[in-house]
Amino acid sequence: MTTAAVIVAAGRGTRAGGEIAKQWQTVAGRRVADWTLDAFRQITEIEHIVVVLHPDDLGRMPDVPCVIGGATRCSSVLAGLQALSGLGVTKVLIHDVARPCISAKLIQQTIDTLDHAQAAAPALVVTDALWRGENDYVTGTQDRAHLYRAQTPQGFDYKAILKAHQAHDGTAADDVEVARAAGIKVAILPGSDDNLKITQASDFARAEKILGSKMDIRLGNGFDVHRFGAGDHVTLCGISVPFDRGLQGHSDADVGMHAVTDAIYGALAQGDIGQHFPPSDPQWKGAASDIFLRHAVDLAAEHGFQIANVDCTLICEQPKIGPHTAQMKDAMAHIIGITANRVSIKATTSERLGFTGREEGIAALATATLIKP
Ligand SMILES: Nc1ccn([C@@H]2O[C@H](COP(=O)(O)OP(=O)(O)OP(=O)(O)O)[C@@H](O)[C@H]2O)c(=O)n1
Ligand SMILES: C[C@](O)(CO)[C@H](O)COP(=O)(O)O
Repeated sequence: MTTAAVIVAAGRGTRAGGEIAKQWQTVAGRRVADWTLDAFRQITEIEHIVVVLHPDDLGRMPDVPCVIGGATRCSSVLAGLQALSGLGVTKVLIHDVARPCISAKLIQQTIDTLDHAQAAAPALVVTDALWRGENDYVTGTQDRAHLYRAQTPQGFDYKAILKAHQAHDGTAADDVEVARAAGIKVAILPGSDDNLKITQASDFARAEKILGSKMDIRLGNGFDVHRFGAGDHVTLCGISVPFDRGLQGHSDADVGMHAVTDAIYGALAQGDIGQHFPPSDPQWKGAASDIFLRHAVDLAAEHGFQIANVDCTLICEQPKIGPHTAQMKDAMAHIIGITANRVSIKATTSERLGFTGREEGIAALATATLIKP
C-alpha cells in the first residue's frame, strides 16, 4: 500500500479577499498553506505529497513537489492525480489547502477507512433548520434529513478516482461527486467543526483561534565530551580560544556547539549528531561544527519550529571561558539565526573532581527551546 496526498491550492480565494490569495495569508503566525502541508507531513504513512498551484504562485512552496492546476477545482485535482502516476500509489487523499485546521486524527481515520472502502470522506450532519430565501425573506423550508456538510480530505482508491476524474466533464463541487458519477461508493466519516474551509474573510479569525491554541513547545537537552590532546587552541561555541592544548575529535571537536546541536535534535526527537553525520564517514573529518548546527536549525525550520533560546554550560578547569562568552554568544546566535540575547553560554569547574577536574577534557551540557506558533 502506498498512500499519497494531493493538496489543491490553485484557487484565487476571491471570496476571502486580501491582497494575496487566502492560502498565502498568515494565520496564527504561519501561512495557511504551511499549516495544511504540515498536518499531512505529520502522517508517516503518507509517502508522497503533491501541491497543486496557480501558475502565478510557482515558487511559493519550494520544499514540496508542485504542479500547475487548472481553471476549476476539478482540473486542479486531475493535475495532482496525474502527477502521482508511476509512483505505485494505491490510496490518495485530496484536500483543500483552505482547510488548515485539519487534524492528524481525521487524516489518519480517512486513510484507515480506505482499508475496507473504495472511498471515504468526512462530513458534518446538518443540525440547523434549513430555509430557502429570497431578498432577505424566508420563502420556504428544506427537510434536513439525510443532509451533510462535506469536508476534505476525501480519500479514494487511486486508480479508481484517477479514472473517474479523467472521464468526468469537469463540473463538480468536490471529488465525492466525481467518484459517485463513476459509480464509486463513498463511506461517510464524522467530520470536525474545527476543519473549517477558509472561504470568507471572517473565517480567518476562527482559524486563528483554532490554530493559535495548537502552539507546540519543545525542550531538548544535549551533552558532549571531548578529550584534550596536542594543540595550541580549542574551538568552543564557534570561536577559537588560545590554549596550550587542543580538543581531539573527528570534527573540530567544538564540544559546546555539539551539545547545542544535540539539544535541538532532541527537541525535534530527530536523533543526534552521530546519526546525521556518522563519525565513520571520512567527509566529516576535521569538519567545522557549524555544518552540524546549521543542519539542526534547518531541520527545526522544516518542521515548523522557531528556536526560542539555547543555554549551554561548559565544564572545565581550563581554559577560562568567562572572557570569551560574549564572542561565543554572537557566533552561536549568528549561526542559529536568533538574537544574542537568546543565547546563553556559561561555564563551571567540577571542583577538580572527575575527568574535567583532572583537566583531561571538556564537557558541555545544553538545552534548547523550540516553538511552533
Ligand atoms: N481552479 C481551482 C480552484 C480551486 N482550487 C482549490 O480548491 C479548494 C476549494 O476551495 P475554495 O474555497 O473554492 O477556493 P478558491 O477557489 O480559492 O476560493 P474562491 O472561490 O473564493 O475564489 C481550494 O483549496 C482552492 O485553492 C484549485 O486548486 N484550483
Ligand atoms: C471540496 C469542498 O471543500 C467540500 O466542502 C468544497 O466543495 C470546495 O469549495 P467550494 O467553496 O465549493 O468551491
